[in-house]
Amino acid sequence: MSIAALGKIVWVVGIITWYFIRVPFERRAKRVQVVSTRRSPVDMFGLASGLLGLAIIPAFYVATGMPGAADYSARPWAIVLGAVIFFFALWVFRRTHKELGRNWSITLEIRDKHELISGGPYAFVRHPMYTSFMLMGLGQAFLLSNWVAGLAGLLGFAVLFFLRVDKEERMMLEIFGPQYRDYMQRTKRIVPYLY
Ligand SMILES: C[S@@+](CC[C@H](N)C(=O)[O-])C[C@H]1O[C@@H](n2cnc3c(N)ncnc32)[C@H](O)[C@@H]1O
Repeated sequence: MSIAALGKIVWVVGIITWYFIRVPFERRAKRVQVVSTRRSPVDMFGLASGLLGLAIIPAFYVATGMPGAADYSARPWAIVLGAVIFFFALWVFRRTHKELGRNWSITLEIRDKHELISGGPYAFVRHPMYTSFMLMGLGQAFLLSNWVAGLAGLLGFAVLFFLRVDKEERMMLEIFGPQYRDYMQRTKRIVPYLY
């Protein structure tokens, strides 16, 4: 088996794992009432960009090998590094879901009896789930030795994140007021101590 094929297999295993982590929380979210929503066409566009870059474009590449013209030769160290980053991202992703629990939504929504979570991964950064998406995108860039499919994840993450983060923080400030303001003062957004 070639090194490039190994990278594709690791990515497929990772994305299937991602799906099985997410499904139970989506089911549970359907049972908790939404009391306020900021769902908008812009946010849906951001979500679609994330899905396209982190799932659809790489899946298309793995299935068809296209665009082959953007391939470059795979390096064993890159596959190992990509696998470590991707599976660390999945661990963070799972931790954030467990910590958010019934407060989780796929978009900008406030649930019935919504609580502000500031423990577990939320003690380090305000948006650890987005940190996990960024790390997945980074892992994908090392695992898939193709300029388009490899970099699509980071691009999709960036569109989702920058279209959403200000609106999400404004919504949390409106709902939780000084509690969220204090939380903002002690945490960074997605990279501990940096940003
Ligand atoms: C897709 S989740 C992402 C949560 C967070 N931005 C992150 O990256 O971990 C988005 C929803 O989570 C909720 N949320 C975000 N931060 C939260 C927090 N610290 N505590 C409770 N709910 C939060 C909001 O209702 C938002 O609509």
